[in-house]
Amino acid sequence: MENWNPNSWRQKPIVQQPEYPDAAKLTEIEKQLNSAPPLVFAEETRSLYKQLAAVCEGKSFLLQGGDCAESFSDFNAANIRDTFKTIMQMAVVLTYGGKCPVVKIARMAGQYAKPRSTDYETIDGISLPSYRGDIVNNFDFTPEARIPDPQRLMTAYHHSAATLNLLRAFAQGGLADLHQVSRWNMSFVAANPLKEKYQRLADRIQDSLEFMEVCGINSTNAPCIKETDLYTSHEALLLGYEEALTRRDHLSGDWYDCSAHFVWIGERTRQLDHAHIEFFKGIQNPIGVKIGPGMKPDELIKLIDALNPNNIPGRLTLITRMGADVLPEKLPALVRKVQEEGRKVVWSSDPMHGNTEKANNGYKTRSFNNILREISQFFAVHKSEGSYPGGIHLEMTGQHVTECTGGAYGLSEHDLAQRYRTQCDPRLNADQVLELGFLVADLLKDARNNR
Ligand SMILES: O=C[C@H](O)[C@H](O)COP(=O)(O)O
Ligand SMILES: C=C(OP(=O)(O)O)C(=O)O
Repeated sequence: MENWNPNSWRQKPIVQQPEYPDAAKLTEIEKQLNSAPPLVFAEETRSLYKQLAAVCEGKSFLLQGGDCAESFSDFNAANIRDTFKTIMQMAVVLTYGGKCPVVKIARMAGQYAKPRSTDYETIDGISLPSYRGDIVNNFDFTPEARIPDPQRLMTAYHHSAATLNLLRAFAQGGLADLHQVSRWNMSFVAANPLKEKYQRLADRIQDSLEFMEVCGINSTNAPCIKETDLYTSHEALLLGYEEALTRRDHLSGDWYDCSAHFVWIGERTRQLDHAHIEFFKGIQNPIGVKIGPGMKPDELIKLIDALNPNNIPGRLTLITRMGADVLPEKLPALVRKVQEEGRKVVWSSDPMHGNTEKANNGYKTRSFNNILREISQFFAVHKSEGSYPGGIHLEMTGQHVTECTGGAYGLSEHDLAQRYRTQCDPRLNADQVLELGFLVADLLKDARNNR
């Protein structure tokens, strides 16, 4: 792309960036990151691109999920394993129930930066700069903790590298083996009312594998039985970090942001003439952009044309996050316009960010019912507009947290205090993800039958 380079975004207006008191240290750390190895390889990114092109054509379904904000303190193998298993469990329910291949992208190995609604947080009359994710500052509510520290960019890079290393090992080294499906249940999920439904599904998969084995199809001649592709993603919010990890691929000559396979632009930073759009124009990764209820059809076409001028399927995923009450009113006009103009995009539903509410006891929460309602309405709108509901984007964890209300266990506002661990937004726990998986599989099956 002419006149583009990894730092051309620096000439544009930008929002949601930390103000580092030590600018020299920031420059030094960005330099170090620029000479550190890339986290992902361009060829892997191109494979994801092709898989997303298949989603765009209605042949697969996208499951993107993981932490709202990864944290340095929760960085350990058990957490990574449990979120991995939860993603795999939902993917297998969707694949089997929805009769559809599932493209899996984790919100992991780099999801450390958070945009905020306000620059300051006030508790008991004391105002301090907002927490902006562990890559920027510390969650503790003290003036020192909230000072942006460039060293955290380097820590986030190393944590991302180690997380990715383990995810790759899990995906390729046996944990994703379909023979293990029944073992993906976490011990607490074993008490889930849906446990038996999941076990029946696992048994049917086991029977199918045995039948295939008899027919000569096994994990040696069909490696997809024992391994999977799991890609990584995060909101590319801190452009200094993203620029430092952007590299020219020696095979194609193209620029790739090698901090993750897939990166997205948040709802708060997608202004057409701003820095984030400029940066994303030049990288060849598959990319996403969040679409809130304020988006207008003409503006959406301009956004699509800025980010995917050649209209290539798989390049651009529109992640709608409108809120269950608003979506039926706002989404149809956007989908209609995109269809009329012939733009090729993946439509994905983020049912989390438009459904955040404050519980009476002060906790930031989301209700399972509203999350499910937004997804159901997303499917309904695409059905009536004749377009394909390509995926879902969830804030979720494999940990046994109590952050979202509802679900089969009927978590109430009163229960939120038990294990409320998130550093920013409320996540679905493993039980709620499994339950949602079965419900979305039915919607997906119906959507595919309709096509
Ligand atoms: O996860 C997304 C945003 O960072 C988050 O919703 C912002 O939360 P806030 O409104 O509490 O700042
Ligand atoms: C900040 C996020 O979402 P949005 O930009 O949609 O608010 C997010 O997904 O973490």
